[in-house]
Amino acid sequence: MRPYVILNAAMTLDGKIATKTGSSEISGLEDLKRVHELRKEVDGIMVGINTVLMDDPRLTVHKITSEKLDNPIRVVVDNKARTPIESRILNDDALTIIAVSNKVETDNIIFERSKALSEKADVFYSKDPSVNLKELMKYLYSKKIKTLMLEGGSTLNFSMLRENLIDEIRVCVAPMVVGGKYAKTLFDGDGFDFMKEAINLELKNSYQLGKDLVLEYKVL
Ligand SMILES: NC(=O)c1ccc[n+]([C@@H]2O[C@H](COP(=O)([O-])OP(=O)(O)OC[C@H]3O[C@@H](n4cnc5c(N)ncnc54)[C@H](O)[C@@H]3O)[C@@H](O)[C@H]2O)c1
Ligand SMILES: Nc1nc(=O)c(N)c(NC[C@H](O)[C@H](O)[C@H](O)COP(=O)(O)O)[nH]1
Repeated sequence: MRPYVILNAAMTLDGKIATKTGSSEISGLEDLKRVHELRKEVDGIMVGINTVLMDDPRLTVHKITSEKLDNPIRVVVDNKARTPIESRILNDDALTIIAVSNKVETDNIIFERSKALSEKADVFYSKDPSVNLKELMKYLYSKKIKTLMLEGGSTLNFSMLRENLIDEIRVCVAPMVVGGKYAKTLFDGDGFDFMKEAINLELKNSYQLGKDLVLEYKVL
């Protein structure tokens, strides 16, 4: 058993979720409120380590009225235990799970960092050199995470998609264009070679929210 996974992101019309420098304020105020309503509904919220390093996110419900109890469990996919100990994701507002890879077994620095993180978070040790996402999903389900919001970035989004672990995609398309071949897109990673390998989606809903357009897809 695994959580029901909803990928939520904001992108520019040209599919970028950040510029080449990592700047990523894309959603309008109305969309941010929608995101926080969703954070309030789900049991868990997951990001990749680069998102933590770039944005220092809290991943809590803070743009709408809420209580501490509304905060989902935060999950970071972090092979080498690089989550900074002072990062906001480790604050007392919610529980945090850091998923590290089996590199902790062979690298003393990574081992020491994971030990330090275990004082502030629940550390999940994967059996593989890059966190095994299927295994992690099973673990999260065992921690009572029945619904999980995936909040990026591009690399983790693609890995989750490739492993068939995403059930829904909700994307805010902002009326902006930034370009740049080094700017992160909604899904990066290695990508597929042929169109016939594409993951197919079904558009379930679409609406305008302030300046933005929200598209909601079911993954087929
Ligand atoms: N606009 C948005 O909605 C939005 C949302 C989130 C992040 N972002 C932006 O995305 C950028 C970060 O994206 P990114 O692609 O560099 O990093 P990411 O956040 O996807 O983190 C990727 C890292 O996670 C680790 N990882 C461990 N196991 C993995 C696995 N099995 N599969 C994949 N990754 C694994 C690896 O170290 C990998 O490099 C930031 O600039 C951030 O601002 C934008
Ligand atoms: N929906 C959405 N619109 C955006 O314009 C944007 N940049 C993100 N980015 C998601 C990412 O996970 C961010 O790091 C957190 O949104 C940081 O903010 P918090 O302190 O967690 O609220 N998400």
